[in-house]
Amino acid sequence: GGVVCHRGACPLVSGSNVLVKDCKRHQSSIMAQPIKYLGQEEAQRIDEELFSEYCFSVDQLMELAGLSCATAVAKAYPLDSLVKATPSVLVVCGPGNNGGDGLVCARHLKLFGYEPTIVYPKRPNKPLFQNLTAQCEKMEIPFLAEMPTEAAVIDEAYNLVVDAIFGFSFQGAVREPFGTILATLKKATVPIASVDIPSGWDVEKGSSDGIQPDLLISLTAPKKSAVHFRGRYHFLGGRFVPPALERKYQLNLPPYPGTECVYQLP
Ligand SMILES: NC(=O)C1=CN([C@@H]2O[C@H](COP(=O)(O)OP(=O)(O)OC[C@H]3O[C@@H](n4cnc5c(N)ncnc54)[C@H](O)[C@@H]3O)[C@@H](O)[C@H]2O)[C@H](O)CC1
Ligand SMILES: [K+]
Repeated sequence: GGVVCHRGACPLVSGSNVLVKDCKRHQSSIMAQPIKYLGQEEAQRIDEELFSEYCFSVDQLMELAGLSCATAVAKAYPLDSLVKATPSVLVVCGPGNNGGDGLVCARHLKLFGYEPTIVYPKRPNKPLFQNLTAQCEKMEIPFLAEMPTEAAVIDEAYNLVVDAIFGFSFQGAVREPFGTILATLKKATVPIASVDIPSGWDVEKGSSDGIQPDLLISLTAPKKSAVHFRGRYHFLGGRFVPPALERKYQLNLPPYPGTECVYQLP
């Protein structure tokens, strides 16, 4: 007799939910280990290896990461579900690659029909970020001169906020102007969608008095702090991991459905 397959109909037995003994796909999915939650150093090592060993450029991975972020936002907050008169989204970008993901995300959100506005207070003097900024300007995405300090102004003007301030290289106490920005975001009541890590959270331990995002999109694999995420939507994105890298770090990534660039974690 066969083993009952919990992952849907077995492709080897049409119309049946019985697992055929040598159905490799189903056996491996039943025996799958839980997805790996990465520490800070491990996340940085994997990132470095993608660039050195696996020959990717930052632009490439950032484009895929940012596209995943915009896709996750569009799935959780579809245009027809927004309550404001315009599909406005505030995208707050930090000084590193997490901020770069935010710029790419804003550009794709605009292509998806949203009306993003960007806050980008600390802009690195590097062609990558200058080009991403110019692309957003040419996409007619406005940049605010500074972050509104009143949470009520944000609640009034925007349907949601994309938090692309800090990612896996964040360390220590938050320095200005980001301390003030995070304090304002903590008071705002519109949903926050955090890119990779809720900004201000310790990458591994999280933060009990930090921002509490409604959506988290973990890139490549979740970081350890994601176990403390209490929001409604947790997505995995950054569908670019080569199989040997996944095996080496035992990431145990779930199967992305079809051609999707995000996977919604339970
Ligand atoms: N492999 C992947 O999954 C990819 C992820 N991407 C994204 O890149 C970030 C990590 O980027 P990185 O440039 O290494 O660092 P951060 O953006 O996290 O921030 C560094 C930036 O922030 C400053 N900083 C650090 N600590 C503080 C602090 N306490 N106060 C103020 N400022 C601070 C620091 O000086 C730097 O300027 C990852 O999370 C993903 O979002 C890639 O896009 C693609 C590959
Ligand atoms: K973030």
